[in-house]
Amino acid sequence: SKRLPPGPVPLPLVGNLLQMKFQFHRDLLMKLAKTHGDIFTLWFGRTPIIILNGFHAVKDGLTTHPEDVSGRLLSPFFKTMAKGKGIMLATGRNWKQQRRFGMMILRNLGMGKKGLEYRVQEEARHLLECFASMKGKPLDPSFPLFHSISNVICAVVFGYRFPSEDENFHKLLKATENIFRFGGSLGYSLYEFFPWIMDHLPGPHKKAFSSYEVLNSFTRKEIRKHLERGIPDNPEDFIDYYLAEIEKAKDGTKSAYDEDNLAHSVIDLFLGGSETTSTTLHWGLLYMVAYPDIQEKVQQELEAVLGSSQLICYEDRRKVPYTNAVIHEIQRFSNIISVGMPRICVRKTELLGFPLSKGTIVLPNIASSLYDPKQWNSPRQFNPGHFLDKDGNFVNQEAFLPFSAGHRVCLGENLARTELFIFFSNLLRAFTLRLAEGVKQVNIEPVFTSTLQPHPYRVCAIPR
Ligand code: HEM
Repeated sequence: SKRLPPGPVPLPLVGNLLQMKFQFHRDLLMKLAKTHGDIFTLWFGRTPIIILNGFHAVKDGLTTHPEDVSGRLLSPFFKTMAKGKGIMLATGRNWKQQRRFGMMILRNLGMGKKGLEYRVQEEARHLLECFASMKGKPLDPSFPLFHSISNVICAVVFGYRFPSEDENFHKLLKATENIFRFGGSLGYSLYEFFPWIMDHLPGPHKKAFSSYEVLNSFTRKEIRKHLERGIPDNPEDFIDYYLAEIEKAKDGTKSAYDEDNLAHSVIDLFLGGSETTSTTLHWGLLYMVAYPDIQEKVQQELEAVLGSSQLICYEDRRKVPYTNAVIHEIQRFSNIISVGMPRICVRKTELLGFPLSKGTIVLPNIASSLYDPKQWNSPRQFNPGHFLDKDGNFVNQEAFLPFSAGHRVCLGENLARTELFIFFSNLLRAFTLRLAEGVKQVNIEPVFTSTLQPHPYRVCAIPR
């Protein structure tokens, strides 16, 4: 342990858990970095966790030897859920194969008329109808957003979208919400620390596991239905493509593709692709209410460049630099992932000058890159200027890492960016968002769950 990066002094048995209040909070990690440096060690009981803080440490730590830090921590909670199968919670050869194959399928599904962009445009149209049906009366946008974004991923993986009143769909969304809520809670840390005790006790961990089971059994039923109807010559969704690959391997050759990996990959895409993007949009609408002058500038740009009826495509972002900058700033400022997902060193390696042994846990504090005072002029303010040059052109920023970096960078980044642009531009072009009558203040502080959520709020979407 003397060769590990420095850090606060751990207590016997519990390590730094009491100082951390059993949680890895982005601001506390940033504070500790001021004393201990941008790479430091915290002890989770007797297990060291290497924290990367600030843009340079996060970027270099994840990309200098990207293969070495590409493992996923198979903690007791993750192990019970996915058993190392699928994409998000797999490591080593299985992860590589599932990830590569998953990306190939998404690329194939992106092509052609019924491609991903078309699905997103379709869902944006349904969302506009839902907002319009409120006729300017106050609405809580969280469910319609969650519904629409989840439907994009349902169309991708299952091949169809759900009507808003569908009972199964509600069950899937509730289950997803339960898993995300549990992820950021004290109950989650207790489970990771004392799994053998918690397994015998009732509590929120049981609800999280049964929620995962809801997703699992629904997915298995969908796989059965696909098998019963047969695999079409031109696969139409993720399950079709995957089953075709399983079928190919029936000639006796050993294959990396089986039904367990398929089911967990589908759940990963559903979990990874629903709550994240919809929460970002949920923040986006709140910021537009909080900063009406920014909202107005976006609307003026959209109207001047895209008109009032043109179908909005992802490519259009290049023509509307201010809107594009606002969407990037929504992602930066809302910082929904907060502290990223832990990685594991799959072999002996060196991280920013420190030797680390195989199995060491590395935690990149993504928030610290998005809020790094050395990278952003006003990191704790909502300022689209962070992504604009003096002539109003859009500029990319290196420290903008909401999707993380390295070999395990978010697999759905392209889809998420497409969704954010198409949904946000459509909504702002069609409606002006205002606070409900009598509401004077907007709370932009986050609620800490697995992702950072806005406090519940209601807006009036006034047709333009
Ligand atoms: C605004 C939206 C999103 C954000 C901010 C986001 C962010 C992230 C982050 C930070 C990771 C962890 C990367 C790491 O280990 O360092 C991740 C992983 C992942 N995301 Fe996303 N994501 C978003 C949307 C999506 C979408 C739409 C999908 C599905 C199509 C998706 C699927 C995944 C998957 C499968 C992984 C696991 C990758 C792996 O372990 O190899 N995400 N995402």
